[in-house]
Amino acid sequence: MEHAALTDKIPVTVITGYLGAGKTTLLNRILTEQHGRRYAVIVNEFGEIGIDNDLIVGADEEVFEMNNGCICCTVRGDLIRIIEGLMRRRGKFDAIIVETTGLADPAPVAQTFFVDADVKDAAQLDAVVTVADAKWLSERLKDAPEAKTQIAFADVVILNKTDLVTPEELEETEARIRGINPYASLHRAVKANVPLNAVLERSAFDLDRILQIEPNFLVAEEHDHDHHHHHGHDHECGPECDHDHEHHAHDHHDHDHECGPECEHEHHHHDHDGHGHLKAIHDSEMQSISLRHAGEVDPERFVPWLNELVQKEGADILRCKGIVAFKNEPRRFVFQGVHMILDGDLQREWKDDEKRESRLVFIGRKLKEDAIRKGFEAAVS
Ligand SMILES: Nc1nc2c(ncn2[C@@H]2O[C@H](COP(=O)(O)OP(=O)(O)OP(=O)(O)O)[C@@H](O)[C@H]2O)c(=O)[nH]1
Repeated sequence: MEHAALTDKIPVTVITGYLGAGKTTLLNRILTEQHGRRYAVIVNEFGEIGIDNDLIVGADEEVFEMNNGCICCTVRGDLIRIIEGLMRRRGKFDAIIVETTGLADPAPVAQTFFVDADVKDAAQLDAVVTVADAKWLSERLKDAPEAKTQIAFADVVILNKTDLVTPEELEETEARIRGINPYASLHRAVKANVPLNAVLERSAFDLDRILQIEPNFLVAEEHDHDHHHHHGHDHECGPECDHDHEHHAHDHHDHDHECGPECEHEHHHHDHDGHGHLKAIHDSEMQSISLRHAGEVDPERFVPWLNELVQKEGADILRCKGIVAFKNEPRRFVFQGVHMILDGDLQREWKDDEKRESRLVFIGRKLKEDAIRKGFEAAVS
């Protein structure tokens, strides 16, 4: 079979995206295409979906804060019960798709797959797929924090409705997406017409691909071309600008002054000459950090560092992922996390021709990059 299962856990795809971006269009495409797979679909809004499929289940909003008192960790009771119910019908479907409502934060959905023991035994988060509206995403990134969170969260971004924008607008929107999340694979689409294997059942190889991307290979986008689509929005500066933006009044960063997407200062991104390099527009709020260590790592030092980091900074870390080479361990340690919740395993063995190195990425809001890098270097040295 094409998708040889690595585990017998049911893969779960979470589809997210802002209101009207095209989630239902994508779902319909998945369910009507001839792929020989059977999907159970969970929708967390009451079902106006016109699909004749007895495995579509509606979910009520029911979100629990976890009893460790952490505000950024929540699980969904409704989802747990639905998945448990589906497991009793195992054999009737091959994979699960969860469609979230437009404003949903994907974190509680994703966390449910890491935290609840029964769900974790039965199912495995395969990918978060974010559908974005090519016409409106840039605007929503300015005024809707959920839209940005959904991009930051994504393993796969489908930039839908490309028929409604010019090639220049499309490039700019893509650069904004990459500035927030360089690791997601990005597909342009009209009516969500993406190859389904770009969206479904991807995890086994995705982590490797993701971790090969160096955000430094992205080129900062110039920002002095004509913005005819600026509907009178004010100039937006980054957190360190001296203007009086009270919602940006953080001063805990000690790196250079960083401006928002519209500033005309020269940014400090590496000035690659660009063959095949992708453009990225730096986001003043959400960033990603990529860490790499050539050689093996002592788990006695690495694991406590990682745990402590996500405990301390988890509220700001939306996602983290990594593949780690432990000393005296023939298998690769693979982890991923959502806010403070981490899940890691020793997986397959390193291959003979594979370089034993450790690669990690973090995506989040206002990450303390210098401190995280120093901590990592100290933990792996
Ligand atoms: N022009 C254009 N319209 C599209 C495209 N994809 C979807 N639409 C239309 O956009 C509207 C919203 O699409 P949906 O798939 O319902 O979006 P959604 O994200 O499920 O919306 P909510 O469930 O309300 O959050 C529908 O009228 C679609 O027909 C596209 O690529 N181009």
